Amino acid sequence: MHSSNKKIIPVVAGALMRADGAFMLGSRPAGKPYAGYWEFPGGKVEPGESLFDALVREFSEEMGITVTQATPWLTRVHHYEHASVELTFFRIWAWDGEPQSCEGQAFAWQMPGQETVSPMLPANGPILKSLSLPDYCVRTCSNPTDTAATLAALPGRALLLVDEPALERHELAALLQALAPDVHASGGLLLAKADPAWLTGLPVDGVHLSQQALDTLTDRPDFPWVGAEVASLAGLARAGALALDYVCVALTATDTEPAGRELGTYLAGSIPLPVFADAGGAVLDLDAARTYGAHGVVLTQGGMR
Ligand SMILES: Nc1nc2c([nH]c(=O)n2[C@H]2C[C@H](O)[C@@H](COP(=O)(O)OP(=O)(O)OP(=O)(O)O)O2)c(=O)[nH]1
Ligand SMILES: [Mg+2]
Repeated sequence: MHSSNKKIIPVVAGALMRADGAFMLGSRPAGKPYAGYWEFPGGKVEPGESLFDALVREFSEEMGITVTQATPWLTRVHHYEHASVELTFFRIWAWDGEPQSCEGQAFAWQMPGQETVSPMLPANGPILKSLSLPDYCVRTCSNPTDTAATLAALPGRALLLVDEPALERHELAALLQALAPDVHASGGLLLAKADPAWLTGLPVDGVHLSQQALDTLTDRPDFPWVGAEVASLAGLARAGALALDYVCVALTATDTEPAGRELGTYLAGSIPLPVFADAGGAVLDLDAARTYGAHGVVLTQGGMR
């Protein structure tokens, strides 16, 4: 297929994140490969330039704005006919100035999961899907029969991960059925840690794989959303190879090292899929986790497991 020594061109791209959840796409100007396709604004990293500096330069050149706050998010390699690129996507939380079209390109604010422009650059499908993943993964592990309390404690739109190994299957099925209407009404996602074959037919959006399931599966289970528990770099690589939608990375904090720093070690190598940082019962706030490259954080209901 592709020879491994083919030159890979580093590229940065950024999603401007508006307070109402909208993000911006731009159309590629005439004269470039894939002209007219929609992309996240950005471009090639220049020799000697840091990824962040390249992002700031590209947004200044293409849109006339100054990026003031951005966090690294996902990295993917894609092989086009014209080039092989390593794309590092940032999310941009703050900027100075009003976006303007400096290269004659069109721009559009889009809502995650409800994009209206097309066609999209071929490498970007999974990235767009990742943008619609909530900020919080809420893991249930206490008093699972109290569904009202479970739902009341959700921080707005969330991925609710039902992780209840002590329940009998009929109890778990009843719990999922009770939770589904409200989770879906809030725009959230309902996933369960369970056998994928057994889950089929229940009102869930997907399955969350245990480390053991991740190690033994050879194909991605057939659900809209599939995530996994990961506690090693090998697990992270497997999740990427199975094209999962997210991972929860278990972190440990010590007296001298915050959990976030351990996360930074995981993510220092580029990773293609969104990470929820799971510091157990310890607190790792969303902003700190994002600084280290996480997508979001795991909140454990009922405290420590
Ligand atoms: N900017 C951007 N590029 C992307 C995205 N997805 C994706 O596959 N790419 C690819 C397309 C191109 O092969 C490459 C970006 O190169 P580019 O041609 O836009 O680079 P540039 O803005 O520096 O333009 P130029 O100065 O070289 O003309 O990355 C994306 O979302 N944004
Ligand atoms: Mg560009």
